[in-house]
Amino acid sequence: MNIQIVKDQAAGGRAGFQIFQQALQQGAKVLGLATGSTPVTIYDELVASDLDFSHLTSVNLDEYVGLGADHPESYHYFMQQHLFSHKPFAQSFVPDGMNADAAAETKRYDDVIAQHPVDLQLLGLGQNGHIGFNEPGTDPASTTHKVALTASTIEANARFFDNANDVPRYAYSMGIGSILQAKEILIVAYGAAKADAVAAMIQGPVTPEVPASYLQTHQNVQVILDEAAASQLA
Ligand SMILES: N[C@@H]1[C@@H](O)[C@H](O)[C@@H](COP(=O)(O)O)O[C@@H]1O
Repeated sequence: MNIQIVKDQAAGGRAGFQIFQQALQQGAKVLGLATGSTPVTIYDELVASDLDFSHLTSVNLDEYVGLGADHPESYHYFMQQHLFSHKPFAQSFVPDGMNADAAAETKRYDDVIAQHPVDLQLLGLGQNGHIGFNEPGTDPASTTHKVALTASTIEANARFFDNANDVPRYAYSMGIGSILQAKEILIVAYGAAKADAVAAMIQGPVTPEVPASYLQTHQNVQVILDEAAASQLA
C-alpha cells in the first residue's frame, strides 16, 4: 500500500485528483466511484479541472434499496449533484435501488462490472472497516449482493436523514471480490473516528471482521489519510 498523509480534506482532494489524472493519462477507461462525505473534495477538484469524462464509463459501488434516483439521499442523486451534472460520462452505472428483485439486480450489476472492468476504484472507509457496504463478516470473494446494514452504519449515516428511522435498512453493494478486481484502488479516510479502522486496514490481520483489510492482498492500492485518521498507525 502506498500511503500519503495530508493536512486536511482539501489537501486530500488535491492528492486524490492527481491519482485520477495519472490513471487517465495511463489510459483508464472505467472509473469506479464512491459516495459519502469523503470523496466530495476529490469530486470538487475533478469538476473544477479541464478533465473530460465524456468518453469514459463510471461504475458506482452501491445504492440504498428502496431509494430512487430522485430521492435526495440516494447515491444516484449524490453522484448527479457532485459529479455527473458537471462532468457527464459516456455511461454511468449505479445499482438500481428500486429493483425489488435482488437476484435480478445483483446479477445485472455483476454483468455491468464484467463488461466494464474498473481501472481505478475510489473507496471511502466505514468506521467499522467496511468498504462499499461490505460490512464485517462479508465473504471476501463476494460479488454484488444485497446487504442488511449494521446498526453502526445506520447510525453513522443517520446524519444525512431526518432521523435514524428513515435510513434504509438494506443496500445493494459490489462485493469485496468485485472491488478487488479493479486494477488500481484509491482509499481515502479522514478524521479520528476512522483511525481504528485505518490501523486495522493497514496493519491488522487480513480478516472478514475488517473488510478493508483485504486491500492488503491487492497489488496496487493508494491510501490518502489526514493526520487524525492516521493517528493510530504504529
Ligand atoms: N456506503 C458508504 C461507503 O461507501 C462510505 O465509504 C462510508 C463512509 O462514509 P463517509 O465518507 O461519509 O465517512 O459510508 C457509507 O456507508
